[in-house]
Amino acid sequence: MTPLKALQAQGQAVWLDFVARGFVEKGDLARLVAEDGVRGVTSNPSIFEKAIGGSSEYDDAIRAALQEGDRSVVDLYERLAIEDIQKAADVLRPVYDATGGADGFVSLEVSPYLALDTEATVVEARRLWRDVGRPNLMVKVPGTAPGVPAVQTLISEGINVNVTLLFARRVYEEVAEAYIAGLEAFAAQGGDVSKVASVASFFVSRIDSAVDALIEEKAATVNDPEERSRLEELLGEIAIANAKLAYRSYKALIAGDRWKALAAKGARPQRLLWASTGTKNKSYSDVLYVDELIGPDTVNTVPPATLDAFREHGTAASTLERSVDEAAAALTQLARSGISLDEITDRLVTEGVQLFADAADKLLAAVATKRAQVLGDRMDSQTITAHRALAEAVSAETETWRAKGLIRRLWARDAGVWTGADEAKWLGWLGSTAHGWSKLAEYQAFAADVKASGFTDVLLLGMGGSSLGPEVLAETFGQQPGWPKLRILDSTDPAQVRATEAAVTLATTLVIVSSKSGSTTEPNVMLAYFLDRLRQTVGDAAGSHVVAVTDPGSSLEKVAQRDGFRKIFHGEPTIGGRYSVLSPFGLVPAAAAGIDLKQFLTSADVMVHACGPDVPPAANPGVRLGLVLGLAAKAGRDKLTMLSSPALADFGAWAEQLVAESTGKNGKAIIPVDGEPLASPVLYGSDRVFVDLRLASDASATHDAEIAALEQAGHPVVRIVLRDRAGIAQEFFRFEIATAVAGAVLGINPFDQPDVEASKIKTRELTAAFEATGKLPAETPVATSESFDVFTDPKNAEALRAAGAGADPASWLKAHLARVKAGDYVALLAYVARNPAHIGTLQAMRLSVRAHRKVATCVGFGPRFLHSTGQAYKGGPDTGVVLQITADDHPDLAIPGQSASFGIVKAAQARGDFGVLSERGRRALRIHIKTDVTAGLAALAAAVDHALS
Ligand SMILES: O=C(CO)[C@@H](O)[C@H](O)[C@H](O)[C@H](O)COP(=O)(O)O
Ligand SMILES: O=C[C@H](O)COP(=O)(O)O
Repeated sequence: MTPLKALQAQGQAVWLDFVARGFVEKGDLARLVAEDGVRGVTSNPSIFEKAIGGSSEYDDAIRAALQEGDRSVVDLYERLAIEDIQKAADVLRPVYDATGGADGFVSLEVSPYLALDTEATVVEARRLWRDVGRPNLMVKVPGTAPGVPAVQTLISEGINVNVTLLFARRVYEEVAEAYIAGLEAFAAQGGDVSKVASVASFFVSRIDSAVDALIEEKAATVNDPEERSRLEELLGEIAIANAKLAYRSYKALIAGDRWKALAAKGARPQRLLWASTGTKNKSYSDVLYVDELIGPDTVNTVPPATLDAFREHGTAASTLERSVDEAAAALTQLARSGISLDEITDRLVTEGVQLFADAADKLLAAVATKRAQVLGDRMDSQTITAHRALAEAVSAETETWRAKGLIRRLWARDAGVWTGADEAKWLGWLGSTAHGWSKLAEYQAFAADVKASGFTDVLLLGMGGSSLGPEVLAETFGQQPGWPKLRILDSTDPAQVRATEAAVTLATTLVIVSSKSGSTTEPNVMLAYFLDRLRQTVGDAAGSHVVAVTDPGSSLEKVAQRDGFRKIFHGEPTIGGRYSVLSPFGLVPAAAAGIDLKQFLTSADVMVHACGPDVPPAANPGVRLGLVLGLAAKAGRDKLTMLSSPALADFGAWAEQLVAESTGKNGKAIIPVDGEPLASPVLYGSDRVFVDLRLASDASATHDAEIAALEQAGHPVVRIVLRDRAGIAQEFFRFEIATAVAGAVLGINPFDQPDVEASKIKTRELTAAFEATGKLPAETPVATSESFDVFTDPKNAEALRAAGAGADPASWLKAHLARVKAGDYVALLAYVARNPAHIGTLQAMRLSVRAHRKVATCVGFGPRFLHSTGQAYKGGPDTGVVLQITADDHPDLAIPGQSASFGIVKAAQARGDFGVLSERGRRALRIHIKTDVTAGLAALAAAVDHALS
């Protein structure tokens, strides 16, 4: 009889502590079962990490799984693991059947991330039990304090459990008690207890590794040779002694009346299973933890090398109940020497959980990488180049995020990831695509209705998050053949409102008014205007031309109900406006414009899965981007410069609002710089970080060379390449995760916007004054000319006068722009119509500033930027030099039902915002154009140019 077979005769089952696909598929496991009498298999996260992460054996299976449809990384892993476990269980099924269910088990462990969560462990164990669907499965649950009650619950439901990570006898006894209590409950419900099996996995070699180290440490400090040798005699003894005493406890337990009552009903004892039985100390026998632990009704799960060694030179003698008194004496001796086994075993549990979590991190990162390889260009690519200091900071923070499980905590909506304020209430966007899928049929029906009704135009009225997401969709996808054209209005500029009206055919226009709160001034006044115009055009049918997207119960919803709008779509109150593009705020206009939502959501989900809670930071593109942006900003590179392919050019406007409004507060910010054309490195200061967003078909060697020049100059660059336009959906999610992560790095709450509120209050005060007096409060320019009036607050005026500002506007401009220094940014904030001519002039102005001052430049159109970058200009660091540009609106435009006109509202918004900038002590100057706006803007550009030279 071989030593392995002889073990069986001693009443001990040998299980194999190993599994791998090829090993099972090629019949190696079956051979060990047949030839060596192996009667079970155990797996754990480290074993799967080696099998899946360390080989290409699973690549075909990953490819096949992804061909059926994309899925999360953990789903992908579980599918592989479950297949392996099922196959191994099938190999062992004859043993299970032949032993009447006494042996032939295969173990699969619940996620180590859940080791400290009873409820989550129970839920996952139930799911694994169901998904594996084999009676000879044992679900592995750790014997942590929260794990023990989970064991009891699972046993009470008739689920086989392998309780793992047991080191202390005290904990083993608690586990045994939980097993008995679980069986009693199962029996009380009429369950057949003979069908339930359990093992208690008692870890061995790790105890010696830990204890021996302490003994040696202590022995080195002991002078008395006798005492030293007493200590050294304990080397390599304690793990086995501890296991022998555990077995003694087992024997006592099954001799008790409580167990006997269960045994009478056919219950099977919970066998002790020796785990961690591969020898770690090379000076010990390689079969030490097999030879010494042989006894009836036990299991030893051995790694393949130990199995081979025991087959070759093991001794199958009954050892477990030998020298038990000596074992107890050894433990007493250890305690006397001042080494606490309790402390060691407690530490080993904590370390054991961490080791398995580390292995799971490695495993999931490997699966994520394989998934990305299989997806190829279906997933937008991202490559990051960073100079050494930033790269080192990123890799250190990546490890912190991994070790603290921060991405899992982010997805678990744990406000502690940020400031511990109300962040948990604002994370609904994590579930946007799932919600989108659940509503797909409704969106498709809406789209069909829009198409069938013959609408030629869809006009979306909204601000900030509610308008910029749809704008990216309109610009990126363009008009879909046979579908209405989607246009966005996010302005109170009279000329812009008029131009928008002129661009659509009102009689066949569907208006979508989008406002989460329903109380934002701009969408409400725009709605008042267009509803009135629709009434004039289509009479009583006006309401049927309007759709509202708003959070439940908002004032807009009430208006929509009162005025008989065509449809009301509800937003999700736990999603802030700037994170809302994948929610109805993006999906409803996308549907109306004929954008393929299935394709869009499928694409978005590619990134949702890539950035999931199960994808460790190093393999998680959203986390990586967020860490780079957050750490770069912390190190002074806080100007996020967005470069994009022409086809994706509008994305920056959306990213800008997300990043600026989320991070720009408490004196910190990532300042987005959108729309600045790429230049040579000499024009950039050391405060830049670049994100280059490309459509693959827009590849350009010149552009690549320019980007490479930036990298060579030491600027961090993130290159993102999209296979096609639908990839933009992925970018929305990548940037949302990245912004949330960057917010955590900066230590701010990325979901509030305190300074936007401040300017809203000031604006309200001004419009209230208008309502009361019929005009806005008078103001006195600090300088004036035929073309311009210049305004500023007393503090800025004093500083600028001291710097040479005099009677003419040009001197003010000169003094103001002379204040710009390295690391600053210049923001040109124009409350004028956003049209190609004005955009062109402002671009020229910013380029002139950049050429002369070599600083970052931002351009914003009021009031649109107030719902976007405006937060960072007011709440961020004092590095902004603001040039506000206003103009008289000729002709103005009345708002139906209100005494204030569009021009007045816009003027109040500009002045309200300036007031807050002043209060915050910002360097700000306002130039008011008194002539024709377009000509005045061009003249201002010339004056700026002159002031700079
Ligand atoms: O817990 C079981 C079986 O129940 C085992 O799979 C157990 O996890 C392994 O034996 C140990 O993790 C191996 O530990 P070690 O040899 O690396 O110290
Ligand atoms: O980003 C959001 C804007 O501030 C508009 O908010 P709203 O959707 O509540 O109108």
